[in-house]
Amino acid sequence: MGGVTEAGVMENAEVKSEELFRVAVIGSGNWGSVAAKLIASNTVKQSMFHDEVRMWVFEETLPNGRKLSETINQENENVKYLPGIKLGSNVVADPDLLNSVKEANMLVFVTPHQFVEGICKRLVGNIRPDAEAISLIKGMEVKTEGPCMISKLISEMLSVNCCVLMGANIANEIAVEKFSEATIGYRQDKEAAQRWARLFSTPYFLVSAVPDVEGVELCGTLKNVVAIAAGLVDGLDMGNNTKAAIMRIGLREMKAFSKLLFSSVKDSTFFESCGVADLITTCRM
Ligand SMILES: NC(=O)c1ccc[n+]([C@@H]2O[C@H](COP(=O)([O-])OP(=O)(O)OC[C@H]3O[C@@H](n4cnc5c(N)ncnc54)[C@H](O)[C@@H]3O)[C@@H](O)[C@H]2O)c1
Ligand SMILES: O=P(O)(O)OC[C@H](O)CO
Repeated sequence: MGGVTEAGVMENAEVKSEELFRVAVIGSGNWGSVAAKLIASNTVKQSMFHDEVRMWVFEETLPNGRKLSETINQENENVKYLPGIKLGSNVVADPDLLNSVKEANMLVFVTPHQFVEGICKRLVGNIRPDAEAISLIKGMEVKTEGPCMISKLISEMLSVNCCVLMGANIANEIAVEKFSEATIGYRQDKEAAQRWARLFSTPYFLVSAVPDVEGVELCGTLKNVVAIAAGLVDGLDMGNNTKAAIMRIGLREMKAFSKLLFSSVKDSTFFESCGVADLITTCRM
C-alpha cells in the first residue's frame, strides 16, 4: 500500500527495484564525500530510493601507491578528502564516470566548478532519459556572452531539470553531524525539489526548498566576493563593527547584483540559509 509522506512524496513499500530512484554523486572531494554520506544514510531508510549510492571518483594515486577509489571501497572512508569519517557501506566509489551514472536517475553534481563543463560533455548521451540533477557547486562560468550559472550549464548540456542546494554548509562540520540548514532552489518542479529534500534531510541537516534557482545559486556564489572583503578587514585588524558593516552592505549588494542578472530573484531568498547564513559562516571562517 502506498501513502503520502509529510514531504508530499509517494511512499510505497512494494516499489519494484527498477522503479526505485537511483543516485549517483558526481564528485568525491570534501563536500562530495559528505553529500554521499548524508544521502547514503537516507537511501537505506527510505523505500523510494535504491540503497546503493554510486560516487564518481576522479582517480588519484595516493602517496602509498594505492588508488583512491579502491581505498574508499576497502575502508569505507575517503582517506584523502574526508579522513576519519565512515561514508556508509552502501556508498560505492567508482572511477568510471559513465559507469557511475548509467543506472542513476538522480545526479548530484559536486565538483569544483571548473570541471563541470568537461564532465557534462562526457555525459551527453550517456545518462538515463528520466534523469534529473542537483548542483551543490559554488561559482559560475564567465563566458564572452556573460555569466552562466552552473545549474544552467548542466541543464542545457544534458537536457535535464537541475535544482541547486546551497547553505551555511562547512562540510567537515556536517561530517561530524553538527546541526546545519540548507536551501534547495527549484524552478517549477516542486515534486522534484521535495524528492531532493528527502534525499538530503536528516535530523542534523535541515533542508527547505524555495522556487528560486538563480537566487539560491547566486547567494552561494557571490558570498565569496564579500568574504574576500571580510578577510581584508580581518587582515587589517579593522574590528568587528567594520566587518559587520562589510557583511551588511555586501548582502545588500549581492541582492542588487543578483536582481540585475535575473529579475526573477526573490528578496526572501537572501534570508534563507543560502543567503545571510552562508555569508556569516563564510566571513567567519
Ligand atoms: N568543502 C565544503 O565545505 C563545501 C561546502 C559547500 C559547497 N562546496 C562546493 O562543493 C564543490 C566541491 O568542493 P569540495 O570541497 O568537495 O572539493 P575539494 O576541494 O575537497 O576536492 C576537489 C575535487 O576535485 C577533484 N578533481 C581534481 N581534478 C579534477 C578534474 N580534472 N576533473 C574532475 N575532478 C577533479 C578531486 O579529485 C577532488 O575530488 C565546490 O563547488 C565547492 O565550492 C564545498
Ligand atoms: O567555500 P565554498 O564556496 O565552497 O562554500 C563553503 C560553504 O558555503 C560554507 O558554508
